[in-house]
Amino acid sequence: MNEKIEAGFFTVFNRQENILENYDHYEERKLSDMHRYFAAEDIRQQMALANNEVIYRVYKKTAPLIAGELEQAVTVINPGQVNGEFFMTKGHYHINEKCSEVFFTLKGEGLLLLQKGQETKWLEMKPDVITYIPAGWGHRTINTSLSEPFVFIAFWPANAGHNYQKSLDEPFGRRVFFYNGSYIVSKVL
Ligand SMILES: O=P(O)(O)OC[C@H]1O[C@H](O)[C@H](O)[C@@H](O)[C@@H]1O
Ligand SMILES: [Fe+2]
Repeated sequence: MNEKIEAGFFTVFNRQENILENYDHYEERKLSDMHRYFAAEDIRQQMALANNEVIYRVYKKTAPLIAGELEQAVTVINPGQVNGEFFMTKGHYHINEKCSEVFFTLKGEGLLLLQKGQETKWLEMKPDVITYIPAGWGHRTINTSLSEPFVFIAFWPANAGHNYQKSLDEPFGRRVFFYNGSYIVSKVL
């Protein structure tokens, strides 16, 4: 698929089912797929062996992976915690560091964590809030609700590429835990 898209099209967010209708690529991440991502790696492992819950699902509408095209995906992060640390995405950097990304929050509440070098920033996300991820920044989303799924749609350049290794080698400087009925963004020492 190296030809640009020639025909206009539309997708639909189905808010009953929390899916992107017309998606053509699906990914899910269970506890067993999240090796080394949570602070309590031992507890994650136990939970993966016990019930191996789905942490998040991604419904993507793909595009040819060339400059000028855009991809989009609805991400649904389930509520839950690993030893008090809220369920979250793996997080990634773009292989093409010139590529930025936009998230539009559809349902629930969460945080967008941004990382560049030693610098960590975060933004609250809730319905109708649109967050912008500047080029060059690693990004991870976290569901801070105790009971509701956190759902957002992302749009990014099709030539961005996902670099997961970098988010393991240069991990996010903050982690988000349940604290006092809400959340706390705690520094990773
Ligand atoms: O790729 P992850 O860090 O696991 O995050 C899950 C997904 O979140 C958003 O929808 C991103 O834009 C997708 O590109 C990403 O795949
Ligand atoms: Fe991205």
